[in-house]
Amino acid sequence: MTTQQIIEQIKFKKSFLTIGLDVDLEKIPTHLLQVEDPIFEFNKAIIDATHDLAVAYKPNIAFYEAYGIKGWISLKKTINYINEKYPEIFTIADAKRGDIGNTSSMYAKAFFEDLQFDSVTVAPYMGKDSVEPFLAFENKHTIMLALTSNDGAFDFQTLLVNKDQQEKELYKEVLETSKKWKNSENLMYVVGATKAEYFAEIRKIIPDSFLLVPGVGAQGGSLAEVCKYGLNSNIGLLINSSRAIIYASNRTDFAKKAREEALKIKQKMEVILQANL
Ligand SMILES: O=C(O)c1cc(=O)[nH]c(=O)n1[C@@H]1O[C@H](COP(=O)(O)O)[C@@H](O)[C@H]1O
Repeated sequence: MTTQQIIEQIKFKKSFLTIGLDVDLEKIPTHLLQVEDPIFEFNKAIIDATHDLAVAYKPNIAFYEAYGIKGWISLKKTINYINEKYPEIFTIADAKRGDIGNTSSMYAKAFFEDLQFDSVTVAPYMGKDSVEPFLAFENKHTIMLALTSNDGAFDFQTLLVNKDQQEKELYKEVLETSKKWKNSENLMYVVGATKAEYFAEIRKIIPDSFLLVPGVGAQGGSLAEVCKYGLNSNIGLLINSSRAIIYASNRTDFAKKAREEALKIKQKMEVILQANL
């Protein structure tokens, strides 16, 4: 999927909501545990109930890997379902991969070619040769961790580093350096909604890039605060919420309640878009 197609979908739906499919068998309605593939049935119901309100779905791979082969089958069925029934939707494999070059190439094949995701999250710690294999795929997007939503973000990401006699935070160095990599137009970045006060600085370095922003909902980040400095002329934001939407109810009405939660965020986005476009 091209970036332009993502932008068009955002404008058409008046939404830049990403729904995180972080499926935990201990949290889904118990009546689903009797069906053959509870994870897929849960996802299918959530997707059918929310696809007009969201522009992207983000299965977090950990929640599938945790269930072994069965989990991978549920993941594959979920991505196939989205790609076949709702091909306009942007898909994010939240896998946070990255390794030496030949291994990263295999990760990229797994998520882009086998599973057919539009994008994958990667960690920048191993540097250029660990990320460029992902960037080589045309019309696929590599979403690199920049400033994450968790408290541990302050352990390394905000440390001052000295480069060319200039001090700057490590996450800024990550942003600046990655812009010079081959096919860097295929990069997007993760910035946590809990770090809203950093968005203005981040936009100075990467004014045009799309940002995946997790951390609203269960982690307490503010949509309005993020949008104040994070929006660009192409919107440039994909705001993710997982638990607050998919676990709005653990009864038979779970999909309806998930829709209600997604609608609340989507309506706020609509107002923000009206004021900014
Ligand atoms: O890459 C991510 O998506 C991510 C980065 C980050 O900094 N913080 C973060 O919460 N995430 C993911 O975003 C989702 C957030 O879920 P909720 O807190 O339930 O909305 C989880 O799948 C996290 O793994």
